[in-house]
Amino acid sequence: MNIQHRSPLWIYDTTLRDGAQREGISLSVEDKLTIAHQLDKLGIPFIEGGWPGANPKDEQFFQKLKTSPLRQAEVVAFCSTRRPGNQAAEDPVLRPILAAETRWITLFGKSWDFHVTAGLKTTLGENLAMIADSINYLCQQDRQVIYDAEHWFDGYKHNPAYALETIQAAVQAGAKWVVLCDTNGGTLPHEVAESVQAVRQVIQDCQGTTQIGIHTHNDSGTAVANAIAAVQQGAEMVQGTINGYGERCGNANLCTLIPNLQLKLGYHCVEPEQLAELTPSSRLISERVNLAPDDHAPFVGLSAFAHKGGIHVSAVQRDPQTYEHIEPQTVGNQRRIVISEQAGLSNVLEKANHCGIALDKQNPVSRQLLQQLKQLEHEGYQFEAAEASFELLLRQALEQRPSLFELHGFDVHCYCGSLESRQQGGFSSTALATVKVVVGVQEILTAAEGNGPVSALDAALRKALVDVYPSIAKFQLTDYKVRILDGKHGTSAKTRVLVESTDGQNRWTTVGVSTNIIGASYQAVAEGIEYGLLRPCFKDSDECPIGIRAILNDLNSAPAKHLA
Ligand SMILES: CC(=O)SCCNC(=O)CCNC(=O)[C@H](O)C(C)(C)COP(=O)(O)OP(=O)(O)OC[C@H]1O[C@@H](n2cnc3c(N)ncnc32)[C@H](O)[C@@H]1OP(=O)(O)O
Ligand SMILES: CC(=O)C(=O)O
Repeated sequence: MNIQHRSPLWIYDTTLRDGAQREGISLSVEDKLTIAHQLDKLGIPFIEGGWPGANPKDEQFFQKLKTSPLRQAEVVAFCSTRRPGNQAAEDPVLRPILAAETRWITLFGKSWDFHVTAGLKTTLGENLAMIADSINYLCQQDRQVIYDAEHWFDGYKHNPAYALETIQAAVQAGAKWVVLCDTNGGTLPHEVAESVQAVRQVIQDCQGTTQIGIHTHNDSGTAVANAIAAVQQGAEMVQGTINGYGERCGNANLCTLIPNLQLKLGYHCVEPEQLAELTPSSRLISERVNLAPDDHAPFVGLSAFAHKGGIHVSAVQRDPQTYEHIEPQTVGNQRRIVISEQAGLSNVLEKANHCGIALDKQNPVSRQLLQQLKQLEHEGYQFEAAEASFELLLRQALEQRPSLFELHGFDVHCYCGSLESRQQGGFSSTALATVKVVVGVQEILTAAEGNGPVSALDAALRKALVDVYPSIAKFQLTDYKVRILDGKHGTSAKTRVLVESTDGQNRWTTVGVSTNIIGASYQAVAEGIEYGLLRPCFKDSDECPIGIRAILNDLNSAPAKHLA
């Protein structure tokens, strides 16, 4: 891409303040410190840490940060202008913010006359004095002030003259930045331009050096577009949050904004190697705030560079630019090929390659496998989330799936705790599973309990096999999802079960489908164990039977033998 390089843009992150205003987020001081350090690593120059005085956590955060300072970022404390009728020096809101001892402070004040009279219940003149006094006072205390003009766009729409007077008050009082906030998130991109120009004129008229920033909310789904519109009008600071967290529908998403500004519009936001930290940062922070990541998020989502349609995969293999707007690695993400009924041969070959199996287009097995995949998906299987089951299918098609164990039968009983515990209101649902498996010539019969039929089945199967294959002791079932396919048929409907397993380091998912939920579960659980055993380290371990090792070595060294 041929980009004209422009001046630097200052990114201002408010995940720890506005992001924490999202319903469902509650951060500990430790969480806040971890997130701040990750943002610092990402190269964000301004990190808003919270509102000292609003709650003990935010106060502690600023104190603790002094003992583990950030490498490059300025940490910013946030609060409102003084209260109506107060002296700034004695105002209870401004005192704790000075105690945080940051060089930079962001103050928010009212731009909209309606908010002054209806919200603050004061006069328009007193609001101007609140802005001016508060900024003046903080400047006298040697602080650099960023002024967030709350409800800027609504204020400018309803009473432009007054809205501009509030900006003039901030500029004349010494604010380094005025940040135009679309607090209610109702503004559209075309409305942004005019008022940014009007603010620039006010700053010029005051002969000020104040710079302009933008802070947008996503209530109209246009937070990122509005921020870009402001930047194109000359705004030099962009406020937003990681993953777009924030009050109501969230703030402008920095994970979308930063790459757009840097890769498409040529602004310098962070160093290229820091940009590659974007996807890991997005995921680490979603883990910290305890919210599932959005797989479909632009740039950083798991699916942002996932190719499912066969036509897409075929072209991407020839040149990724055919279906990708940027290289995934630039933002620390990666390309993925998805296996499903939408696949063509290209998907199957790529997946085989990913599993270390050199399958090629001329091999008739390739097309047979594709047809089998489509037929199984038609019957209810879903392989895009169960890549381990697809790999087993692939090995089977190539006659490279050694028989590690055979199931000769299973039985599951559920019982609902003792009468006594039921009478006391308890419901300790328990299940007992019995399995009979054969390994080589050895027949093994075991039983195990679990707190449900699937965990009992999993426990019984693992108990039966663990003496023969000790590495099973490390395996665990970590997730279990059930979906009833075709609910119209009631109890005869098919059930699809997805099981996620782990060996403590790796995770893999397998699928089972049956009209019987236990049968579907058994299939997914057994494939989970089988796949775990077939991982590369198994063939070099003592527990791998010699005959099976030969097959597995064969698989890894000379796949072509089976392909002709
Ligand atoms: C646009 C934004 O997102 S701004 C940030 C919003 N974030 C938060 O509100 C989270 C942190 N807030 C809090 O913990 C609490 O609201 C506090 C500690 C700030 C204040 O708590 P309280 O003193 O109990 O007041 P309460 O929350 O009920 O009301 C807000 C007060 O702030 C005043 N206020 C609102 N905006 C401003 C402003 N720009 N300048 C001065 N005062 C303001 C209101 O008039 C009201 O004061 P009043 O009760 O004396 O009339
Ligand atoms: C300051 C701020 O968070 C807002 O106006 O949205």
